[in-house]
Amino acid sequence: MTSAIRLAINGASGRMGHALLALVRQDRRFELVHAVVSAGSTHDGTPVFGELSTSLRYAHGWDAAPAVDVVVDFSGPEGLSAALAYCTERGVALVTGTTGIDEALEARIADAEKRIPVLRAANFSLGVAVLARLLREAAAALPDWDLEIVEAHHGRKEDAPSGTALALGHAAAEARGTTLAKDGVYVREGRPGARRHGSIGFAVVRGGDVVGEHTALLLGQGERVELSHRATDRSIFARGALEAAAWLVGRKPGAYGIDDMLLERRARAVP
Ligand SMILES: NC(=O)C1=CN([C@@H]2O[C@H](COP(=O)(O)OP(=O)(O)OC[C@H]3O[C@@H](n4cnc5c(N)ncnc54)[C@H](OP(=O)(O)O)[C@@H]3O)[C@@H](O)[C@H]2O)C=CC1
Ligand SMILES: O=C(O)C1=N[C@H](C(=O)O)C[C@H](O)C1
Repeated sequence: MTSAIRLAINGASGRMGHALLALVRQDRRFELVHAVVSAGSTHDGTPVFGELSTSLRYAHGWDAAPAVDVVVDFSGPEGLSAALAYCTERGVALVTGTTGIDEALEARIADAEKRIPVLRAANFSLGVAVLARLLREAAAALPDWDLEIVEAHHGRKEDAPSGTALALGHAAAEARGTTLAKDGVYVREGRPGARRHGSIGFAVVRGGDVVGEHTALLLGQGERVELSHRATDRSIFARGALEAAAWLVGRKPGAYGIDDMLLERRARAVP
């Protein structure tokens, strides 16, 4: 029997952290060896699975981390920054779902990808991976239709538009031979004037306990196409991230996405 994959979860006490812990507990492929929270977290030093279970405790940072094969990160830009430093220094694979990343951190991730395998996805659900492909096709097939992306999330989400909305926007822009830097519109207020042809608009809803909803609207004259995904349970993201972690361990350094894993699996399944 091969030994279990030594896993660290970065952001282990959060909404995604809890979804991951619930799955990891029952998944024999993994041994959870480190569970990271922020410095000053109320969880720091407390038992991850309760007093009666294993002795693993939440820890702030990476100084006390034992040997790790892969880090799964859902923490936030600051947490990701620290995990990136740890993974690069130790040659550890990194799976990250953190969104709201600025240009400086993007550059550091790109640099790290030369040294370690990094798998990133703004959304780890299978449904959104398929939605992105459908949107690419629709955006290219209906090049003159107006395109708007609407997303809704719980009220505690810190970044906007969501990473998924931006990823969908990038996919659609690429399919139309343009970029979001050129055609993305993020704010409409006062009298913005008539819609600029070819622009890709974003609208954001925040409130309650919405897990994550994304709709791409392709608006024509007298008709429209709506492509929607609604997540109702965070375990879909957690499951996708753990599949990615198992897939990523042992790969050569580089930038990987969820499609790399899905397409490889599909190719293997086809005789
Ligand atoms: N790609 C995807 O499929 C998905 C991505 N996300 C993204 O994942 C991220 C986290 O989301 P969510 O779980 O809702 O957020 P939460 O706020 O619920 O959790 C954040 C977690 O990160 C920890 N944390 C905060 N700062 C640091 C730090 N500097 N170092 C280490 N740990 C830290 C927090 O610890 P504590 O509070 O105890 O200090 C907490 O455990 C967001 O960027 C979100 O957009 C979310 C869902 C799906
Ligand atoms: O913060 C969240 O909750 C989510 N964030 C991701 C995003 O920004 O797209 C994915 C998912 O929609 C949930």
